[in-house]
Amino acid sequence: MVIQKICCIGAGYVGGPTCSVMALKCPDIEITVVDLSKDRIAQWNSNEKLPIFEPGLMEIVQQCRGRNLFFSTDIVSAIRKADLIFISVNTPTKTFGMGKGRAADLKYVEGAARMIAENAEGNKIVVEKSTVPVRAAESIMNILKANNKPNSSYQILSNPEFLAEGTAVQDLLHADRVLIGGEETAEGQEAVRQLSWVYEHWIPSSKVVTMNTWSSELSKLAANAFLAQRISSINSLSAVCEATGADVSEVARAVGLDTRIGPKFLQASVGFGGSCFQKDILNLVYICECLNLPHVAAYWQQVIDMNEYQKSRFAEKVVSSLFNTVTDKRIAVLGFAFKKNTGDTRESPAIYVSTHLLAEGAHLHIYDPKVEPHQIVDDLNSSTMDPDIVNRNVVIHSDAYSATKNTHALIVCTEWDEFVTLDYEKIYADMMKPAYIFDGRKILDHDFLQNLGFHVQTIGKKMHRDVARAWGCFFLLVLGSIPAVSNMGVIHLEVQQSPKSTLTKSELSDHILKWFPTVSKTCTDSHDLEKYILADKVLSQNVVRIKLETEESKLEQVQCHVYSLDETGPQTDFIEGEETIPSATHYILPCAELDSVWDTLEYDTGVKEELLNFARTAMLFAKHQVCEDIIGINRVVLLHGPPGTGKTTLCKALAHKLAIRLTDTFECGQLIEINSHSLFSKWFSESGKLVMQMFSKIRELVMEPNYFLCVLIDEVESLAHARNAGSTDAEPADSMRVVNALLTQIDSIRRFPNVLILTTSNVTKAIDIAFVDRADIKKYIGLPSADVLTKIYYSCVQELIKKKLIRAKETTSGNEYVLSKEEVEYLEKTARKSVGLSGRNARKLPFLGYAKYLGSDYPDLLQFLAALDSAVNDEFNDRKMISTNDN
Ligand SMILES: NC(=O)c1ccc[n+]([C@@H]2O[C@H](COP(=O)([O-])OP(=O)(O)OC[C@H]3O[C@@H](n4cnc5c(N)ncnc54)[C@H](O)[C@@H]3O)[C@@H](O)[C@H]2O)c1
Ligand SMILES: O=c1ccn([C@@H]2O[C@H](COP(=O)(O)OP(=O)(O)O[C@H]3O[C@H](CO)[C@@H](O)[C@H](O)[C@H]3O)[C@@H](O)[C@H]2O)c(=O)[nH]1
Repeated sequence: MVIQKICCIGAGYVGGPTCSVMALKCPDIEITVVDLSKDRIAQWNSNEKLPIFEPGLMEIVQQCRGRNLFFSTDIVSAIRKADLIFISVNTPTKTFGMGKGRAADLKYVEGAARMIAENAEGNKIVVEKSTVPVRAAESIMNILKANNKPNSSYQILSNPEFLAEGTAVQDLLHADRVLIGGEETAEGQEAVRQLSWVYEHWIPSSKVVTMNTWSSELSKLAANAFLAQRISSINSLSAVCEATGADVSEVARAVGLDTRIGPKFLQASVGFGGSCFQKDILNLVYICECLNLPHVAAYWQQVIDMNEYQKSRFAEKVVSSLFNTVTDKRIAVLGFAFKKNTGDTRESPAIYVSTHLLAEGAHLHIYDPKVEPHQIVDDLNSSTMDPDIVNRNVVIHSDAYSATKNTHALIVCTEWDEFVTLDYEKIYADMMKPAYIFDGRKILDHDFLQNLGFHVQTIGKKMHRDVARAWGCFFLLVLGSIPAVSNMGVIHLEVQQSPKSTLTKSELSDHILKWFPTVSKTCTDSHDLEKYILADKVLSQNVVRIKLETEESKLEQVQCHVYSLDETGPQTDFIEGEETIPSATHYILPCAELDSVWDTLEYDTGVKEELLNFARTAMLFAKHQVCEDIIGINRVVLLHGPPGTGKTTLCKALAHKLAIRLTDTFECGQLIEINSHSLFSKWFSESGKLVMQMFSKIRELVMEPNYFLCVLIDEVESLAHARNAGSTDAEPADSMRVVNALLTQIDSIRRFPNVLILTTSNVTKAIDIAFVDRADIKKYIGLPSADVLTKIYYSCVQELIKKKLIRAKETTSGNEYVLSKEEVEYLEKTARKSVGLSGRNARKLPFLGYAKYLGSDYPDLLQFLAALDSAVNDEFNDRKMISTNDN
């Protein structure tokens, strides 16, 4: 038999293009494509628009249609006259019954088989083109045989299709291989030869691969599983890249250069979509489960699970980047098809992302060059299950510019070429600020977009990576190569606004957030930063300085804290008792007095950061009104340890720092430093009352919710004296009254969300246990280690060089003098020798050494280090003398 007439049942994405190319290449064969859907067939017969969009397809259809290519709804006569019948109907995942959600639904295949059985006469070759489970051919044969007419016979072949949408014509013209599976009987092999002959009209015979039917069926599922597995593999690594600073495109390139692996299908994305991958893998999983192969089933299931994870990760990234809420925000979705060059939306990740955002209350503005508006609406309706939401919150646009206008964010869901060449300058100008882009396909020029001012997020690449590296370096310079700075996390820009500035804080912050990404690429030290500030007209007029800090965290973002310094200085508060008593020192924060203190405090790694994080988290919980009966938090800190270790200074600096970091939440900060000693009246019984009076003043301040208040109780032991310790210099009853008053007052103000109570003590044991219990953090601040002493001396050296009191060689980096190896060793030796001194002592010794051992003329650094070393020796000798005399 020579095949002269072919019928294809199913005029969809496979049947249409396959038969069109076959008709083009086999002019000697008449091909009729049939379908139950009248509309579809009408569209295939139209000259305006085919039912599917495929580049190059219209030209082929127009060339062959009416010649040897026909589209018809007359299924019966097409079956009757055909020598060979393709079954190319849909095989979706079952939505009910056994295998629901996983098994392939073969009802359309069965329907087609029954039509053939009812209508065919003579010898027919029936070809499974649809993707089917292994041994589906057997079921088709059973149907055909059960309904066999006396004069008819069949051969069943498996001929799975490997075309991908968007490139279907090219894939069909230049297929990597054509797979034909048939029975090993003589008739079966003859049928295989017949079909091979058809393909060999344009496919080299070496690429027409034949095998047994079951292998052919399984190979189709296997090919899709392998392809999807590669995407899930690279997508899984994209998450690792985002968390580490690696770039998934670089990783994919490196991996793909291995010829054993190859470069294709390693493009990380928002997740794979399309009508095949998920359905075919689920089908494979189901088959494995039915064959009692649970390990194999679990292995392939993971490919799907990873894809779900990738889609949800991306959608959540959008929400978290937009300050954790998209409610009532306008978001443009560019691209709705599951990939470019197709209008198909089946399993498109855009549906998932859009549904997620709609559930969060976003308003979506969607544009896709090829997807019909009604299709988008249908997809969202069936996904959200609430047409009201779609009616109210979705607008479909006919171009990208109108879709993005006035939106807060733009999401690229499909990699359409036209999205790469859009005028992003115009788009940026028309969007709300700050404007966000989420590139789910990694097709855009991210540096360019950042330069325009966009906040950019993408897959598998941590944005601002260069920034973090550069500023890690900046910190090493400023802090003398001591602290380890993570290159992940939040970048804090602390911006001191000039008193002359006329901008609002948010105007200045917006400007800096646009300016910073560009500058951060080239600027590597503090010296440079000043240059950049001066070079920017707005900043040079409105900013005194910008300080930059990184903080380890999972998120990476730039936060801008604009503040002005209070220059009026602290004031003393008085309370009236038997006499007028100076009860507290009152600072408005941030203030000039405390401005540089935080940086000069040196502790072992993590102490300052831990306190800052504690305080910030405590304020965050308070702001969100976390119930304190469920999560116990008092916002009380106790720093204890030997005198001279900087506990009080640390508390003040912390209050100042918090006031800067909390500028978004509070208008300004205040620090009340309670003078504990003065509250101890010589009429001791008065003390309880004084405490009450003091706190009633504090309560007035706390009532102003826009102000953040730190209450510092220094040497708290003098107030919170252990009730059971007994007092030698006062009546125990009085002592108890003071403690009770203090505890009651602390309890009454700590409930306010804008208050933080900082306390210090040199003698922890003497503090009332009820007070110690109230402190959330009880931090021991001990004498400095050799490392910390090195940092202290290092900062002294830098200060004296800067103020031209000691001479150093010219080698500088930024504003810092870089010590030679010999100088560092000397400094470290002196620091080791100084262990046992407090920070306060250590900071005095450079002065004492200078005064005692150096003349007035400009000594060099080594001379100074020798003087410092001698001063350390003197200090220990003096201490020995004192303790000897004491004895
Ligand atoms: N879409 C792809 O890229 C692709 C690629 C390779 C393989 N496949 C596989 O090919 C098969 C078809 O996929 P598709 O994307 O072309 O599906 P599709 O839904 O686009 O087309 C299937 C067509 O079959 C028609 N149909 C169903 N039952 C019929 C019947 N009894 N008689 C006549 N017409 C009937 C439907 O009306 C529909 O038009 C599926 O098994 C699929 O897994 C698809
Ligand atoms: O590196 C890549 C490659 C693809 N995708 C995505 O994967 C999905 C599927 O893409 P593709 O395979 O190109 O399109 P399909 O039309 O679904 O084609 C697949 O499914 C068909 C149906 O079985 C098979 O015939 C094809 O061989 C097989 O590639 C799309 O969402 C793509 O965006 C990626 O995310 N990264």
